[in-house]
Amino acid sequence: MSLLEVSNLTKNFGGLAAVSNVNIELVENELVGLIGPNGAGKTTLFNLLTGVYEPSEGTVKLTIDGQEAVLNGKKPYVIAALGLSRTFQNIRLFKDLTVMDNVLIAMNGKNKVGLLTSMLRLPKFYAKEAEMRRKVIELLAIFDLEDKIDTLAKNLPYGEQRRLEIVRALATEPKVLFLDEPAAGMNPQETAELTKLIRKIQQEFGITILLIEHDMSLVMDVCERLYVLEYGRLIAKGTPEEIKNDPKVIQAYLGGEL
Ligand SMILES: Nc1ncnc2c1ncn2[C@@H]1O[C@H](COP(=O)(O)OP(=O)(O)OP(=O)(O)O)[C@@H](O)[C@H]1O
Repeated sequence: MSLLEVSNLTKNFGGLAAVSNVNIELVENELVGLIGPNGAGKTTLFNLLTGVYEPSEGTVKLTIDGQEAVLNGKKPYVIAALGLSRTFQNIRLFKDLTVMDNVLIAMNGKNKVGLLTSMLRLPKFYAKEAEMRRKVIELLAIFDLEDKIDTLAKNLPYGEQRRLEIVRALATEPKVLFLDEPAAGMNPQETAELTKLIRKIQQEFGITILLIEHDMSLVMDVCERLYVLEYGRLIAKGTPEEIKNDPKVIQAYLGGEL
């Protein structure tokens, strides 16, 4: 049963088709990679799926518990509330807020109490806040960040900032998580830890993950299957083994590291 169905998706920037006629299908609880050379359209595709851009053509359909929602034209916060969450290529934390507050803010939309309860600080407000804090600590523990609750985001080492970004994305309890180059700028040890973590997220949270990544060893290691973009078009899809041996992919990466 498909969870996310992308049909004939196209995005034109003036004369440039950054994404052209792309078809992708994601089912529940799978870990899928999206690869392609620089400028292939990967981030543009994420931006289309998460409402940052409106498609020029095509549709994006999300089906959760038999309920269908067409995502075209919906605002990013609506799409997030429907169950799609993402991280960005460049870290986008609130640098002057603590680790705890960064995650609480992300969680806020999911855990609203009534306005009156909130304004009057009724007991329900404190109970809700305590419950949210407990959830945040549980999440942070999975990512080995529970000792950093009161640390300002800007004072975390780079690898931990990247992990905190993933915690924030998970705090909205998504059904589908898009990770945009989560290993960018990481050293080999941090990348190895991240690889384990991505697998753990998929298993523990039972969610579907779509991963953009330039680190081929990470992609080939964790992904069950892959889509390959070149000049905005899908040129291949298949298991890591099939992709590694696909002549079109090898040609696209000629001189690259595949
Ligand atoms: N807002 C925009 N306006 C005009 N052109 C854009 C815009 N965003 C992306 N592009 C162009 O669309 C193409 C695809 O870019 P995109 O960033 O999606 O590629 P990518 O596969 O994510 O690349 P990278 O791996 O380098 O991050 C590029 O030619 C890029 O210059």
